[in-house]
Amino acid sequence: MHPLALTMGEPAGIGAEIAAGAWFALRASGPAFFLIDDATRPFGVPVQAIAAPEEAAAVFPHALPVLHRPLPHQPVPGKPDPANAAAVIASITEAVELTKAGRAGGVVTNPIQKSVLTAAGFRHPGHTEYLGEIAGTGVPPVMMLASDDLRVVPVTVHEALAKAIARLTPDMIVETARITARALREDFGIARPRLAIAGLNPHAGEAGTMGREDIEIVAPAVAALQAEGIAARGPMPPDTMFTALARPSYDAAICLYHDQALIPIKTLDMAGGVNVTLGLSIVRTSPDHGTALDIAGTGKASPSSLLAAMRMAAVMAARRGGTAPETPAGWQPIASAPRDGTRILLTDGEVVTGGRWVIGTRHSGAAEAPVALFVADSGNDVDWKGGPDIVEPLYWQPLPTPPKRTA
Ligand SMILES: NC(=O)C1=CN([C@@H]2O[C@H](COP(=O)(O)OP(=O)(O)OC[C@H]3O[C@@H](n4cnc5c(N)ncnc54)[C@H](O)[C@@H]3O)[C@@H](O)[C@H]2O)C=CC1
Ligand SMILES: NCC(=O)COP(=O)(O)O
Repeated sequence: MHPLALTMGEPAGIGAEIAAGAWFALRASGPAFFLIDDATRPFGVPVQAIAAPEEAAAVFPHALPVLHRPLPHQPVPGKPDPANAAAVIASITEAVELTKAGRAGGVVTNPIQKSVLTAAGFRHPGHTEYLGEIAGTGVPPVMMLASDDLRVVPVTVHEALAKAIARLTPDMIVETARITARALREDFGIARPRLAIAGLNPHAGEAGTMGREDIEIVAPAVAALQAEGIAARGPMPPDTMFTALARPSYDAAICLYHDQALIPIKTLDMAGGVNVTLGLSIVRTSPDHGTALDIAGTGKASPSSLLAAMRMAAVMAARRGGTAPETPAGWQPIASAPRDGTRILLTDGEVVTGGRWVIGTRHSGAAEAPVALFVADSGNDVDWKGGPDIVEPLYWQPLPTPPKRTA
């Protein structure tokens, strides 16, 4: 796979620091990436300016490869400068063009200060909408936030809440869910994705006594999805659908507005969450956090979400390119797994440790493929509503032995 292209993001934010941290963590094992930024900035790690993405792979083990794009003004941490806005946008455009041309494996974006770009004339509320325009596939771009035990997809994204609710329709929910189901199959390797569709009102409307939208907008969307053969259920009461008990029963939650989706995932896992755009012709991921102007330049920024974004982009790009990623150290290919007592690494790089996973065989015509089935601790199969959950695991290792008590 070609190295991934990382955009500069807001130059006054934490982008440069987390890029340096991600390079340091990945320099030996990859995935390799190059940053599109001003190579003269202070990064705090060895940097090498490159003239073309093709130079990045050789440089990566020794230095952070930076495709040098000079900024008009040297950034001051915490103080965005509108004069740099055009360079920020250009780095996104260039990363996409390089990926479309097959010169980069995918796009990973550093966070942008949306208000600064808007003030400078950028007419898109965020990356998602811009990427839909320059790398779309004829369907609307869909935002997914994914972490180890939750994936969320907002149907409406960057708009005022009152406006978002006023324009919500069953078709919008159906289209978003359809794109999500397809991406879960093709990019995440989940053969039969289960979608939980959130309700809008308290208690999903309490049979219409707390609002009619759940009956008139959400329920018809769920029925339409089911009629298409998509394993969707809802409207789910939003206050309980993100509990630890509920989360294993679906592969993605389709949420009706931005914060209904992002509050649970950022609360659960701000450090490991990844923002991924579905429905594009290219792979695009991003950390789940923003520019963090309040800590820029202090050395406090954690690169962990960017690391997760890099790893997810690499796995998605490998899957789209028809190549499986290399077997990670300490794991074994799934074909040799015993039938029980294993820890599974799923195709999207997610390690499953909750509950127990057993290896089974999926029969499809004459073909057989190893699959992992989730079994609750009670030993009973989880209620899958339509058959056992099937995911495509790649690697396994024995479950860790609990430490012995010494006293
Ligand atoms: N993909 C993107 O380009 C995104 C851009 N943004 C933009 O970022 C700007 C700031 O947004 P906020 O709502 O303030 O969210 P934020 O994520 O930038 O900051 C929220 C809090 O989390 C902390 N934080 C964020 N990332 C961190 C990290 N890696 N390590 C340690 N602490 C971290 C910050 O210091 C701050 O206290 C806005 O303009 C927003 O639109 C926000 C989310 C995504
Ligand atoms: N809150 C998520 C977010 O703002 C990400 O937006 P985008 O720039 O990835 O479209």
